[in-house]
Amino acid sequence: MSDKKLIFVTGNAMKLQEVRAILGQSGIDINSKDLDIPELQGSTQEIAREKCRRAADLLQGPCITEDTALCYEALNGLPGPYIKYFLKECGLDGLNKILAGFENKNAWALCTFAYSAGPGTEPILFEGRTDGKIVPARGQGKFGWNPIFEADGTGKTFAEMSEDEKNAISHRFRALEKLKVHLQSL
Ligand SMILES: O=c1nc[nH]c2c1ncn2[C@H]1C[C@H](O)[C@@H](COP(=O)(O)OP(=O)(O)OP(=O)(O)O)O1
Ligand SMILES: [Mg+2]
Repeated sequence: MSDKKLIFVTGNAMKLQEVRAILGQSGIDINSKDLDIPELQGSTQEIAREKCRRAADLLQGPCITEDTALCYEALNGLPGPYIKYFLKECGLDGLNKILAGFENKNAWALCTFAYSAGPGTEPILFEGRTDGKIVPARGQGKFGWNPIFEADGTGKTFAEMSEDEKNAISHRFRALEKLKVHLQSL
């Protein structure tokens, strides 16, 4: 595995940057490819599996894909995998206002990596979760919903953290810890 680059199918440059930073010295080298893969509606796991299957079919080879969900406790886990479109249409302010009628501002960030060994194989999922709450935007708004997610026990939003601080506790870091073990066993 070490001399072969694995393809991470994503259109998101920030995801790629964090994945490379977290994998750091592990010897796992990632190349990326931006393919337009339809993302179905359903559970985070169904969406993740189907996206990876389609990416492997298009690439005709092994690959990883990643889906990020932002789940509100008061909404039983929604917007969840649909957060990209909620963020685009409602903005950070709207993502706060959605919770105006609820006292419960708890939320969790969920990262799901899917690994496919190639077309015709069933993707394997690796999930990581970070708990926190939804707050009015604070910090540098360079990446998605970072400014409105305050991670439990830190007093900081992801946007107020350095890259290293976020990458030590993030949903993505926790999912990659599991993916890493799997890749190193191949
Ligand atoms: O750690 C994060 N901190 C803040 N925001 C984040 C994070 N990770 C993803 N995000 C945003 C990007 C997108 O608005 C949505 C996930 O949507 P999602 O479909 O998984 O990402 P995407 O379409 O940008 O990239 P891809 O080509 O890999 O599907 O949440
Ligand atoms: Mg996407």
